[in-house]
Amino acid sequence: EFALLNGSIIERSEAKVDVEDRGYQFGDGVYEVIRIYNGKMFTATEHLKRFFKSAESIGISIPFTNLQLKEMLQELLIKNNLETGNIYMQVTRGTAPRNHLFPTENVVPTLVAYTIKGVRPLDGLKSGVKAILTEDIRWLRCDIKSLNLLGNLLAKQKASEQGCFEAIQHRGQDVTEGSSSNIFIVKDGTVITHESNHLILKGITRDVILDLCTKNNIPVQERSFTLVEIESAEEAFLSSTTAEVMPVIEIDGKKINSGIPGPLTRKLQDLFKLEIEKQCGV
Ligand SMILES: Cc1ncc(COP(=O)(O)O)c(CN[C@@H]2CONC2=O)c1O
Repeated sequence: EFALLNGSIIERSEAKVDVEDRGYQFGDGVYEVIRIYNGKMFTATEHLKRFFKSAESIGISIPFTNLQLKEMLQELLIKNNLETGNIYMQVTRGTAPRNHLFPTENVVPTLVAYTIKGVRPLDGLKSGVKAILTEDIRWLRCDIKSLNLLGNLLAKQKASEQGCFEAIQHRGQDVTEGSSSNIFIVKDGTVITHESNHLILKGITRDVILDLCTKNNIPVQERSFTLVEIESAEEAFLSSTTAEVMPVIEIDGKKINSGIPGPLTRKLQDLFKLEIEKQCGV
């Protein structure tokens, strides 16, 4: 097993960072999770573009070009012979004596990437998953895919302790997104999801789904929706790189569509699978 550390592909067991790395001490960095199907990166371009955008948002300049990074990830995939799973990639502001202030002398950002084997979540995709509702206690730059995931972790842990897959977060009456997913509902045959702003991550999977809706004449609205709307939704589903189009069949113990994934969710699952086949040939 190999890992990418600062431009070199080395033994995974040798890939270490210093105790004063700012990612380790402050969560001062950004990350991406890229899905691999049939040994190929799915939506690699979109993930890499967002990775550079997130880094730029917090003033980290990644010491590689987009193309160099893509080629290094490609090499890592081949060396690890990964068929199905994920690449995890992150960049931090680097290692420097602990200080809230950015390092002054030329401290090089720390870039890490490694691969994780993982099959598609077929059971969840078929039967759907349960979710809880929880107040969104995160900061107000959720559009930056930062390493500051404590709010996300606490929400996900709370869901898990209640036997649920995801925590659907809300600010007051307005639903925002899952702890590691975007959330969609279907109402009067229209697919609705929170508009892309500072309160949610602009998910790559979310974007693929919106594009599929448009291309297939499925009515779609990007707007915030309320707790009342999600509880009375005809259908609900999550989206993320790892969860794909994941039906939600129960929220806070209340069944959605009598606990059966709805027809529009099924249609979008089929369309999403075709997109995977188109890009990764499987
Ligand atoms: C807070 C949050 N919202 C939405 C998403 C969905 O975005 P993508 O469609 O681009 O994946 C993620 C994905 N988080 C990554 C994806 O898988 N695991 C993660 O931590 C996320 O962490």
